[in-house]
Amino acid sequence: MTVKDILAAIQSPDSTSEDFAALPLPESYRAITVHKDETEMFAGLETRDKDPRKSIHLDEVPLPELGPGEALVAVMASSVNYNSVWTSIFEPLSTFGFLERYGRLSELTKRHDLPYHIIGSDLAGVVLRTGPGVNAWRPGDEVVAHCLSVELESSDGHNDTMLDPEQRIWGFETNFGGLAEIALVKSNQLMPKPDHLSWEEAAAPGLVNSTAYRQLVSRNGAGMKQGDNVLIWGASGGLGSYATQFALAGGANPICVVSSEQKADICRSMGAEAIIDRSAEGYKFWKDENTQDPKEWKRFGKRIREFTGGEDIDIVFEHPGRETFGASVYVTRKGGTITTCASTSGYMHEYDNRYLWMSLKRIIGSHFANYREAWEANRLIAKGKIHPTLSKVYSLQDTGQAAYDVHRNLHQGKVGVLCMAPEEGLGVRDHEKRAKHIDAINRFRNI
Ligand SMILES: C/C=C/C(=O)SCCNC(=O)CCNC(=O)[C@H](O)C(C)(C)COP(=O)(O)OP(=O)(O)OC[C@H]1O[C@@H](n2cnc3c(N)ncnc32)[C@H](O)[C@@H]1OP(=O)(O)O
Ligand SMILES: NC(=O)C1=CN([C@@H]2O[C@H](COP(=O)(O)OP(=O)(O)OC[C@H]3O[C@@H](n4cnc5c(N)ncnc54)[C@H](OP(=O)(O)O)[C@@H]3O)[C@@H](O)[C@H]2O)C=CC1
Repeated sequence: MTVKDILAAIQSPDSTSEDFAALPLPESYRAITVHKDETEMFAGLETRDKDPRKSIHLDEVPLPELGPGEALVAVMASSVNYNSVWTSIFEPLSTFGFLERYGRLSELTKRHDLPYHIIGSDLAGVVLRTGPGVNAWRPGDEVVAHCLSVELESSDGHNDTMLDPEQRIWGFETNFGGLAEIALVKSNQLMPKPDHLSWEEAAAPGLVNSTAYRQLVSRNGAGMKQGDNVLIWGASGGLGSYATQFALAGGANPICVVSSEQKADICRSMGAEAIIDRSAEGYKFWKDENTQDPKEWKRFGKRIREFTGGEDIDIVFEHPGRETFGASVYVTRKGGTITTCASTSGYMHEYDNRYLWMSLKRIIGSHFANYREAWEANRLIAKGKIHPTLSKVYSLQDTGQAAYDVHRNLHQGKVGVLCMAPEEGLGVRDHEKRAKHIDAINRFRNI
């Protein structure tokens, strides 16, 4: 049995769940990996010069054993997330440390501690097998998977699954990720595939959409409400393209920051009106490596007030980190919120704390999304309220180039990867719903 036979079953309209259950599984499959013996390959280089094309490999790997509560999924498509960029440049840590730590947890988790790491935290595909104890999903089900892996043995995570002490991001802190022909997930990561989308469209939103949902909309994050002025950094990027949609759909007022006129146009086409091109306007929040320039924070704040009729920001959607954080804290209104989920430009932030405490502002740390938030975020995609922001699609063997593009900020929105899917555009089941949203679905394509 080969991956080709699985693909034939997926492509046949007559295949039943029983047919999928009866398909023998292949012994091996193709997967995107990084190698443990290469973790030092970029030693001494600047972050920007570390090239994912050199560290990312396409390997034939053995099929992992299926455990209780788990599912093996035939992956039709996946997407590139920035966490795969971090893995591929071995920053801020090598992810092999995460796999070793997970491997120490139990006999079963030992499977994850391997000399190669199969990466990727999104997928759209078809369930092939489920392990003991899985009743909600069956072979043949068309699914997407969110990337929250938790053990749920501690009460710490029982109200909010992100607080589980054994919380991990699948395909980053666990092995057997989505940039592969077959992936291993916990069955409670599975969600129904939005039926009006192709495989690659369905695989694109997962991680960033769920993260933006918690960070901006959920009460665990900023709890955005109608009329809020929301400053969105990287508003046409992975996270930002969903934050912008959430702000617009929720009746808030997004102030979108981007770095080119082309990206400004994308934000305009989503419906945003307040757009700041940080390149054209030349903000320099840092005079040198160690000194910020509060005059530039003020210039930025004045520009925001021009758009808002003099109002300041209720919520900052932060992720660039060191470069922007001082400005983000400054431009937030009294009692406002800075919600952060990342530090792309550096994790040692500096800001003037007087502007935080004297104006009673709050900084909220946010990370991915709990089970329920991920489900709600996917539901919004399925209902056509929020749309994928897929721009370009690569083949599995070109994943290194795709990750390079994201690392160098050469991409728009989300970058997709075809895994088993032989071409783009397959997997659409509800053509009528698709037709209703086709312009929004294609908004980021080929720009
Ligand atoms: C969904 C997508 C998301 C993204 O894209 S996010 C962006 C990508 N992700 C990242 O860049 C994050 C990568 N992760 C990290 O950088 C590290 O992961 C952390 C800095 C978050 C954590 O560092 P670590 O060294 O893994 O963990 P420690 O918690 O510092 O544990 C080390 C030892 O320190 C002990 N410890 C922890 N807290 C305390 C404390 N408060 N007082 C005393 N000790 C403490 C622990 O127990 C443990 O000990 P013991 O080594 O013996 O097990
Ligand atoms: N904790 C979590 O759960 C998650 C964390 N992340 C992290 O968030 C970060 C962003 O991810 P994602 O949105 O997918 O990445 P993208 O690269 O797709 O988008 C980020 C955008 O941020 C802008 N940006 C980058 N650097 C700077 C800077 N120095 N100053 C101002 N703007 C900047 C760029 O937009 P422009 O050039 O147009 O301004 C860029 O397009 C990554 O570090 C990622 O690891 C992502 C998802 C989940």
